[in-house]
Amino acid sequence: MDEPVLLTGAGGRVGQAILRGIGDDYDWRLLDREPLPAAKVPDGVTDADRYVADITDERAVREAMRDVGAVIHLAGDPRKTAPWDSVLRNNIDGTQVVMRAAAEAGVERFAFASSNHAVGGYETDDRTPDLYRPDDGYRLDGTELPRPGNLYGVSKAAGEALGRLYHDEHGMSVVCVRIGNLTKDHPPREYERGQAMWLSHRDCAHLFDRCLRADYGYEIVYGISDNDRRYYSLERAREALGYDPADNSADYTFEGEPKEGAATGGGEGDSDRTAADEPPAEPNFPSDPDTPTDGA
Ligand SMILES: NC(=O)C1=CN([C@@H]2O[C@H](COP(=O)(O)OP(=O)(O)OC[C@H]3O[C@@H](n4cnc5c(N)ncnc54)[C@H](O)[C@@H]3O)[C@@H](O)[C@H]2O)C=CC1
Ligand SMILES: O=C1O[C@H](COP(=O)(O)O)[C@@H](O)[C@H](O)[C@H]1O
Repeated sequence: MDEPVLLTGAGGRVGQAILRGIGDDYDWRLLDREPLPAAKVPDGVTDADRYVADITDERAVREAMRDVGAVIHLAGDPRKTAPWDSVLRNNIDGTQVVMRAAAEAGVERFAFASSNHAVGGYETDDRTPDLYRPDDGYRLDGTELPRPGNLYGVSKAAGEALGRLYHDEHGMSVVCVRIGNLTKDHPPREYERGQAMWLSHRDCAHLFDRCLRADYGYEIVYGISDNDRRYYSLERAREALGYDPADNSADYTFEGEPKEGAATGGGEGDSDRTAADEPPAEPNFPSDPDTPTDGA
């Protein structure tokens, strides 16, 4: 990709996992409503390529989109308990602004950070907790209808539908990545659901790298590592994107320690920039009381 890649929400957990893994491989344009400290910015990204802006600001987004070849759109409210006014503004309105600007600017590839919560409603009482265990064969593969379990999930389903619209109307390649649970160094500790949908940092960076390089039309894929425990299929991510995950939560104990002899190492990317997997020191949204703080 010769043109710049616009990364929205660059200062957050997912954005930093991507930049730590593939920060040296692209000509980045970084957008976040919070200023990014130098430690969060790859070498070579100039001030001119850093935008402090809200994604609902159409003018700023259009300006950041100039000459961009691809977009990774992460900015939004990530809380599963987020109230409607926040997801409406940050996740639905904001995503529409970013996608429309991308389509109108002729951007070729657009990767949208969707979520496991777009389909959380499939985790019914009769399926759980068996669903989270390695011997259970139930799989969601991205062809199922959205089935959100909360308003945050509704906002992600809306983003997926917006992606469909801008693909169909403008021919923009759109991939919606239903991200599982990103944690650094080890899977979520003592959390079956989290271990079933673990996404390691290096798999996260590799997956979004594939989103920037592969040829696709409109796709919904699951963004998880190659976990033995899983109820999301990796087939579409493998086939459509060439995703080839390296990590597996089964290589760690339930408490999150690497098992002896297992080839673990999914925590870090290539760069030695300061780790920043935790939510920002001064969170942009009030913390989510239901979200385990461990390792997130
Ligand atoms: N971390 C995870 O395990 C998962 C994350 N996701 C999605 O991935 C995306 C990124 O999530 P995280 O990095 O975990 O969240 P985060 O809260 O760590 O990062 C989000 C970033 O977006 C920025 N931002 C938020 N609203 C904005 C707005 N209106 N305009 C401009 N910037 C804004 C924030 O300042 C922050 O730097 C979100 O869309 C989230 O829903 C989906 C599933 C799992
Ligand atoms: O979409 C998201 O999902 C992950 C995993 O969900 P959880 O309900 O198992 O915590 C969550 O950690 C992340 O904050 C959220 O954006």
